[in-house]
Amino acid sequence: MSRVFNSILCQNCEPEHITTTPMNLYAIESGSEINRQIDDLIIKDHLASEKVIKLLLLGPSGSGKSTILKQMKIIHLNGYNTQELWARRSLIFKNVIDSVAQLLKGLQYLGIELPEERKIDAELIYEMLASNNFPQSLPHRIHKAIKRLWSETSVQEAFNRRSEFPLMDWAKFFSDQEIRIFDVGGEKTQRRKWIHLFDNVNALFYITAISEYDQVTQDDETTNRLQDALFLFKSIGNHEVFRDKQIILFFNKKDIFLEKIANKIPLTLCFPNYRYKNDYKNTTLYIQRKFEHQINDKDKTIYTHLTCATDTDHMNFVMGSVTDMIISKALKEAGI
Ligand SMILES: Nc1nc2c(ncn2[C@@H]2O[C@H](COP(=O)(O)OP(=O)(O)OP(=O)(O)O)[C@@H](O)[C@H]2O)c(=O)[nH]1
Ligand SMILES: [Mg+2]
Repeated sequence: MSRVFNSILCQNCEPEHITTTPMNLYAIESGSEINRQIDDLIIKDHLASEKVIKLLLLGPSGSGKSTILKQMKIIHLNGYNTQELWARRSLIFKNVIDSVAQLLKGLQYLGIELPEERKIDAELIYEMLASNNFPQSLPHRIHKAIKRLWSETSVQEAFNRRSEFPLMDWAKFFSDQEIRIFDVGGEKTQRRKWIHLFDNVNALFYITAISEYDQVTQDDETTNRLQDALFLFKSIGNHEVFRDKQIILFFNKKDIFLEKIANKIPLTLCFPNYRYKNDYKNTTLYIQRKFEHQINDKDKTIYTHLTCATDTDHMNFVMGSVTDMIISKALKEAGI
């Protein structure tokens, strides 16, 4: 829990700290009643402030939802390793210099005069920007120049009138959006509880284990598991609340799927009408089309990824690109 609070408090701390946790991630899993109550309060607060991006992980039991969440925790809650943090520093400094330069141009635009003794500081900023060389440590003289500029009343005045000229939104670079991910049990008895989580969702992740195309469900031992997943996707994916929401489909356990395909286990076990080559490319494309066809709105884009949830690096890459897309859509919707 302390991590949840820390991350939330981070929104109001110095930019330096924010940058070390550019994406805060919340995992809501079963916990004690008190934790649940606190989580509830936090959810309400932050959903209300619209800073939270709510992602929902749904899918049949055993498809890999909790594994994906676990990977997200490893990737994000443990933070970035030292090398990754250092790699981000020069980008952050570039953003700092960019915005100070924009602010100075804003002064000119507004006709606000910078005092003579500060003009040398402004020159330093423009020089650094022109050099396009941003070190991993902000040079001391630049740091001092920014501090002096920032303490000027004229600069503060321009900053307060920032809506009148282009100035990058700091929130945007440092992505102070929080991401909260909801993982729920996929067992049939658990599914009726899902609806309680549907409100205010930014994106739905539907996880299905494509490797299960030759397996049957435990409930009746006759229904094909991938068919069951397809049927569930139809009912969830067409739900009214997700009409304007992004749907991301993860075909998980691709490692096991690959093995089965290599062992010539036919896809016809799940789709008797399948008539193409029983290779990875054709089978996955066919399964993808089958899932897409379940969605009534034919204009809706379903983002599909073949995943291996147990592979941290791979999930880092996949979730990185997907969450970037979700965040930029959320920022756009928020008018940023
Ligand atoms: N080989 C392999 N195993 C995976 C993969 N993803 C998940 N698993 C394993 O599959 C099992 C079930 O994964 P979970 O993440 O618990 O599945 P879940 O969707 O949360 O299941 P419920 O909570 O019952 O709904 C675990 O043993 C995982 O380690 C994958 O991509 N490849
Ligand atoms: Mg689970």
